[in-house]
Amino acid sequence: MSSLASVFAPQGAVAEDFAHPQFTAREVNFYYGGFHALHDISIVLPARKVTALIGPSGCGKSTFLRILNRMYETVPHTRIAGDVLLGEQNLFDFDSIVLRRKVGMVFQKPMPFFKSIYDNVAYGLRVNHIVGRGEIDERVEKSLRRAALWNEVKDRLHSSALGLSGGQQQRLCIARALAIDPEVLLMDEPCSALDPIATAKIEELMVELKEQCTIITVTHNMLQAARVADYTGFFMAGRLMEFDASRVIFQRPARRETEEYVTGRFG
Ligand SMILES: Nc1ncnc2c1ncn2[C@@H]1O[C@H](COP(=O)(O)OP(=O)(O)OP(=O)(O)O)[C@@H](O)[C@H]1O
Repeated sequence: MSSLASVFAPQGAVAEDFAHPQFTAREVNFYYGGFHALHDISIVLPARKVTALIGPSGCGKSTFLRILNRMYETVPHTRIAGDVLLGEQNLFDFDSIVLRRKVGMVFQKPMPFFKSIYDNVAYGLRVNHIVGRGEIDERVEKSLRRAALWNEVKDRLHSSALGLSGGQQQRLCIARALAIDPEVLLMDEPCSALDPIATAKIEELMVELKEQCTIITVTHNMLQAARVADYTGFFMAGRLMEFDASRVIFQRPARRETEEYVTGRFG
């Protein structure tokens, strides 16, 4: 375990999960103009696991998620202080395009491009010149299979993505993100616009994807976090109150506030 990881790894951690962390944040503070949105966040996020970020509305979960691929840079008048490492490298040393290739993102509302199913997935490969023309077909198929969508769309790859159901569109957005082989997939409430069947498919997918990719997801759904996440961080009022193995957070959290939140007594 790295020295930082040994300081911040939670009590219920499996030591090897923190041997080569995906992200290490230390004393991160974040501001929207004069508003201090995140206070002294220190956390080590394990690689190739699912980590859920939970907490009441407005507590800073999405803000923290957007730090991890520096998406906040697209919002004017924001400021960050503190250290964040991606692997062993300073997050702020990356070129933002290179960083967002490594750290992909899926949003709450499925947002396919106004293009065919095929072109949605091929988009990132083409703009980043990642593979030659001949390989695009192969990568599109592989990504759609990884996103558990191939069988449903293989006969209509050149139809509009907007003709897919909400759940299929979300899996298409996941396939689009996976096409460029990210190390990490950030998911911001990826199921909140979906019905229970589509939600179950995305949950299954998260568990499968962690074999190859670190998943960090924001969710309001406690059952979902308990079902899919290996680790869970509980945020409240811009602070990380507790971070631990999900079984600890949901069965015997250290803090009263965490217990009250996960048992539905507030939030
Ligand atoms: N672009 C912005 N400009 C100013 N303040 C913002 C901006 N985005 C978020 N905030 C504020 O920062 C705080 C944290 O917001 P954030 O969206 O990170 O919370 P959240 O926990 O993800 O909430 P929710 O669960 O409702 O999505 C909130 O008080 C919010 O109003």
